[in-house]
Amino acid sequence: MSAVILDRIGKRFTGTGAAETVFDGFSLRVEPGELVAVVGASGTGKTTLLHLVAGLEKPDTGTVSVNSADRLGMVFQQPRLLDWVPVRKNVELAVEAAGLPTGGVDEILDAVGLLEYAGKFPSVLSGGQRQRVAVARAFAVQPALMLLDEPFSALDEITGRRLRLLLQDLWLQRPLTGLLVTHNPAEAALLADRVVVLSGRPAVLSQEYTVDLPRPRSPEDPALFDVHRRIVADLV
Ligand SMILES: Nc1ncnc2c1ncn2[C@@H]1O[C@H](COP(=O)(O)OP(=O)(O)OP(=O)(O)O)[C@@H](O)[C@H]1O
Repeated sequence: MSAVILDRIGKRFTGTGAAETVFDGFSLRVEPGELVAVVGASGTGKTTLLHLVAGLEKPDTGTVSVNSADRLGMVFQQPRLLDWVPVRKNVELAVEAAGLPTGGVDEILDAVGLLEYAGKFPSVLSGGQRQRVAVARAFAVQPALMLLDEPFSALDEITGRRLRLLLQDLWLQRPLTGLLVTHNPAEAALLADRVVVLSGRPAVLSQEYTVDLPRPRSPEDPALFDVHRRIVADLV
């Protein structure tokens, strides 16, 4: 049984301008334990796809089936922390909302290198540290499915690189099923088991790459660069 099944979905937005048919008969499956990266030009429907999986949007036609949809971990481009509560409490609140005991929160804060900041307010943290809290919060709810929407694209290159490697480490220690939306072909190649390329309007799955390289992976691995290069060629 697949962890996520999008089966011939249609999705049309009737907003301010002309109606937008973002999906028309679009299908995608994510298998248990698989991390699928979704890349594609701006406006192709990547975030809409994540919203459909998260249940934040409903398809007009077709079906979205998510195994254990009740336990989602989500990381967005912005950390979306509660600025008026300390770091540890930010994570604890999410854990409590998921109905879990908060005993493991310090362990995950330690894993993201922020245990010493547990009692501090998010406002004293750097952008990269705040995003680490967001990553810790997402893992702390022990999600059945992790949804990542451009999680590192608001960070500078070096901080983004560190966080990608951190995510890879966390994923190795706590294997999950996930969908990663990214503009960054190198990030997709580094982190994903499979990269799907969306293009066109309505969006179609125009290419698909299986990244069959052992982990931990290094951003310097020439084999990864080869995948990266092929994805870039699809996007330009
Ligand atoms: N709630 C909405 N109401 C109206 N139109 C929407 C809505 N959400 C998305 N759209 C439209 O659907 C299309 C796909 O948007 P979406 O955000 O999914 O694309 P994307 O691939 O994630 O883009 P980007 O890479 O720029 O974030 C866009 O044309 C957008 O304007």
